[in-house]
Amino acid sequence: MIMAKKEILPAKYNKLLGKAMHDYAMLEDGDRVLVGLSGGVDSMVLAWILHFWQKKAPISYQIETITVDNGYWRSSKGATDPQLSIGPQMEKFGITHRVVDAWALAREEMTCYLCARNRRNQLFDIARAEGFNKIALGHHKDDLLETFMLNCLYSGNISTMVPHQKLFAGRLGIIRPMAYLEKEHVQELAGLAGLLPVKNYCPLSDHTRREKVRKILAHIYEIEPDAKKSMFAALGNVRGDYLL
Ligand SMILES: Nc1ncnc2c1ncn2[C@@H]1O[C@H](COP(=O)(O)OP(=O)(O)OP(=O)(O)O)[C@@H](O)[C@H]1O
Repeated sequence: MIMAKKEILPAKYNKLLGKAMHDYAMLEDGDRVLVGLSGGVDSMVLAWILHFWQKKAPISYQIETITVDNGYWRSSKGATDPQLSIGPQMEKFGITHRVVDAWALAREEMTCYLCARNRRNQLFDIARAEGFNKIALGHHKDDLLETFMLNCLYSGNISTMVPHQKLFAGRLGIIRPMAYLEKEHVQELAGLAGLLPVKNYCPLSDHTRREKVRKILAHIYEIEPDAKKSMFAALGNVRGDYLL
């Protein structure tokens, strides 16, 4: 049996999480939250945070984690079934986890966009069928900034992923509790929680536009260290009168 590490969420991160949850009213008493768990570091940490908060929060909510399995690991030498690589890590905290097979995509539909859309719709379907009113995703501050840059550079619009998106006339909320945490904070938390992220076996995962944008942003932050802070602030400070 894997032993759980002592559960510690450093105050500085707890504060950022609390602020994001509060600013966007992410959780309410009685919520049933389905956590999308890829096995990557971000969603593993998210599951742990939501579990941790269950014990501290003045409200009561339920969480379950789910992995939508595309099966890429099956053709990768030495790869492990997510049931075995992710499942026990959730089990040690007493977090419910299951794996479902991803809806099939035709070969010509194998793009990041369609794969993500398929997964999103599958999660919506499961949430609706099983009475979950929230879906939690592991996006963090750096993801929000990357999406902003992606939309700007490739789609000609100014937008990002919102921390709390209400869908289907408010019956379902997509929440991103780590919206104020940075990637490196998430990685530190993974270490503290003793979580071991699972490799992403998607054949396209390293060649996307997102990867390119990540490099561009890293370069900007290198030459202008305060740029991340300012760019994130800009997302919440839009001067509509000074746009075209
Ligand atoms: N196969 C999956 N099954 C369930 N949820 C998923 C899956 N893939 C992604 N998600 C959810 O969508 C979020 C964003 O997915 P994305 O592919 O952008 O991963 P990421 O930013 O690398 O995060 P992670 O480190 O959690 O994989 C994840 O954090 C997770 O909550």
